[in-house]
Amino acid sequence: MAANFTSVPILDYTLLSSPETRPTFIAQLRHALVNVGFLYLANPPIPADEIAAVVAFLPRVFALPQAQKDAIRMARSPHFLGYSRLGVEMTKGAADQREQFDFATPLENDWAPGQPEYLRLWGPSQWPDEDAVPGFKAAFLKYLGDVAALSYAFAGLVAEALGLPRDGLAQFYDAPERMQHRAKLVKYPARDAVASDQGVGPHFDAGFLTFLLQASDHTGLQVQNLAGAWIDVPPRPHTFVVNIGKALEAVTQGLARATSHRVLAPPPGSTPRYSIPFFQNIAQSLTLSEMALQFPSEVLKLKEERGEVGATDSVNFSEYDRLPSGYVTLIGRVKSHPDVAQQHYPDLFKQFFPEGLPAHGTAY
Ligand SMILES: O=C(O)CCC(=O)C(=O)O
Ligand SMILES: [Fe+2]
Repeated sequence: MAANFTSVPILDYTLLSSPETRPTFIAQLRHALVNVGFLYLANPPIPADEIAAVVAFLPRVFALPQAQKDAIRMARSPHFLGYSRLGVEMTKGAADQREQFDFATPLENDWAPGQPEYLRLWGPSQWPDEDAVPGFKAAFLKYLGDVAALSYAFAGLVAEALGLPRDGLAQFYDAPERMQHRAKLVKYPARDAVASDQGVGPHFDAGFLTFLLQASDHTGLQVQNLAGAWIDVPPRPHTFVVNIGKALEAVTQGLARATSHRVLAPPPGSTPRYSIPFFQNIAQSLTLSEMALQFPSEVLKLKEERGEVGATDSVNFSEYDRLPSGYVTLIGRVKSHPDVAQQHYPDLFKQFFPEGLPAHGTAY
C-alpha cells in the first residue's frame, strides 16, 4: 500500500544551524524527497526585505504598457527568455491562463552553428526599460544570485538526506560561472478575465530543484499525491515551496520524486495571483542514464515502502533516460512555446508541430 500524503511538509531551515537539530532537518528532508516530492522551506537564508522588494515590483512590471512588454517578447530570444502574453504558453495541449516574464542568471552565449542546438538555449535575458521600472533589474539579479546559491547548498542537503556524500550531486553541475538558472515572474488573472481555469496545467518541472515564491495570498497551487488526488499548497509567509524536477528524479532512480502539480486560476472577482518559480538547471551535455548513483540499501528500502505512484496527470520530460539533459530541456521549451521555436529552431518546430503553429496546442 503506497504511503500517501494529504499536505506538504514544512521544514525549518534554521534547524540546520545547530548540530542538535540538524539531523531532524535531514530526516524530514529524506521523507519529503521520497514520499512527497514537495516541501515548504521556512525561514530560508534570504533576507525578508530582499524578497519583499522583488514582490513589490511584480504589479509594476506587469502594469507596463503592452508595447513595452511586447518589445521584450520571448519570440525575440533564442534563449526562450522574455515576455509571454496571456494564453500563448501550452501545457498538455491547452493554453495556460498566465502572463509571464522569463529571466535567467547572467550568461553570454557562445554557441556556433554545427554545435548541438541545445547549447543555444542559455544566454542573456531581455530586461524591461530601466527608466520604466528603476531598480527592478538590480533587485531581481540579486534575488536570482541568492536563490542560485541556496539551490547549490540545498543540493548538498539532498545528497546527504539520500545517503550520498555531501558533494554527491556536484558532478551534475558545471562551474557556477558556466551554469544558467532561470526564474520567471508570473501573473494569473482571476477566472472571469480568462478563458479557462487552467492557470498552468498538470506538469512536472525539468532540472533538479525548483524554488517557488508564492508572491500573493492566493491558493491555487496543487500537487498530486500518490493516489492521484489534488492537494492544496497554500501560501505561507517567509517560505519557499521546493520541489523536485524530473532530472533529479532520473539520477536518483526515482528515490526523489518529481511530483505532478498545477495552478488553478483565482476565483472570479479576485485580485491576480503572483508567483516567482526559480528552476535550477544541471549541466547541458550530460546523459543522465550514464551517471548512475549508488545509494545505501536502507535508503533504497524507503522507495519500496513508498510503493508505486498510482496516478498522475503529467507526462512531460520523460526523455532524460536517453537524451542529453540540455536537449530534454530544449524539447520542453519548444513544446511550451511553439511560437518561439518556430522563429529560432525551425527544424525542431517542424518535428513537434508538423501541422504548423497550433491554435490549441498539441504539446504535453
Ligand atoms: O505559479 C506557481 O505557483 C507554480 C508554477 C509552476 O509550477 C511552473 O511554472 O512550473
Ligand atoms: Fe511547475
